[in-house]
Amino acid sequence: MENVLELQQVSVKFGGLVALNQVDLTVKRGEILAIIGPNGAGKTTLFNIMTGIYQPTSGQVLYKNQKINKLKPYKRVDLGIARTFQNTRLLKSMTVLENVLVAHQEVNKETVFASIFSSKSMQQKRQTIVQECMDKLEMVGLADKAEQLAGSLPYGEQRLLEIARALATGCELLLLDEPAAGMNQSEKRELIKKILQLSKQYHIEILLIEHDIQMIMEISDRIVVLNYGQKIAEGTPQEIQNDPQVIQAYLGGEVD
Ligand SMILES: Nc1ncnc2c1ncn2[C@@H]1O[C@H](COP(=O)(O)OP(=O)(O)OP(=O)(O)O)[C@@H](O)[C@H]1O
Repeated sequence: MENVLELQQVSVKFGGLVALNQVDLTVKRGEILAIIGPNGAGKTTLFNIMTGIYQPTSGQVLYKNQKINKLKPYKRVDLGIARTFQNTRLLKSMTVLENVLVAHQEVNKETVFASIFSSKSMQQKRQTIVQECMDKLEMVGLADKAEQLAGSLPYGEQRLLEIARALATGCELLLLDEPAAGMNQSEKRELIKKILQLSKQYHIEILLIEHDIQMIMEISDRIVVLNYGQKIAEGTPQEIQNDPQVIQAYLGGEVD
């Protein structure tokens, strides 16, 4: 299977602390890959390396076989890598649709957001952009809430809106940082459905950090386990579930 994103021997040091130690990792075409590991294992650092917030101390980051080590975060967004964060970053007093509009790849390229919407010659473009944003809302199941204020949505839907905003950047690889954090069981069910749909129906590669082991086992094609900055296991949910080292160190009795 084709590699979409590849980390080769990536190490990250913060002073004397080794946050990532020679990590090899690939995200393959069409898969949902989960990163798990205890607090401080290096999961967020891994996302920050992929999105360009940090640069590796050593090693390579490749996207579609192109070295992207030195690319700024916004350039990586242009290439098709987008992320959501652990905490929602919505504009809560704007509507659901407006939240997606400001994240849209074309709108973002305009220096003055408002200019798109005031110029008559841009009406056609505006319509296309609005339609594309509505499509993203449709993908996460929020199209019928487009005119509501983002802040009025229940928490689970706010997180889905974050995903729609990431999709509006035109991403092909979506990094989800603890997407289920703070969700109740029915919100989690809905999230699982949407993530599977994004992957299988819309063909978006998904990489996620998540502490909810049950959810990870249910949706992941593969799982990578980190501990103290090192990759200690990698495989299908079945393989990870049966890996004695992982069971003992990370999953404990949580997975039957
Ligand atoms: N900017 C930074 N400066 C110094 N140390 C950092 C920085 N970012 C992360 N670290 C350290 O690197 C290690 C890995 O942190 P990271 O946030 O990547 O772990 P994590 O697996 O995402 O943890 P959590 O599950 O708690 O979010 C930790 O020891 C952390 O304190």
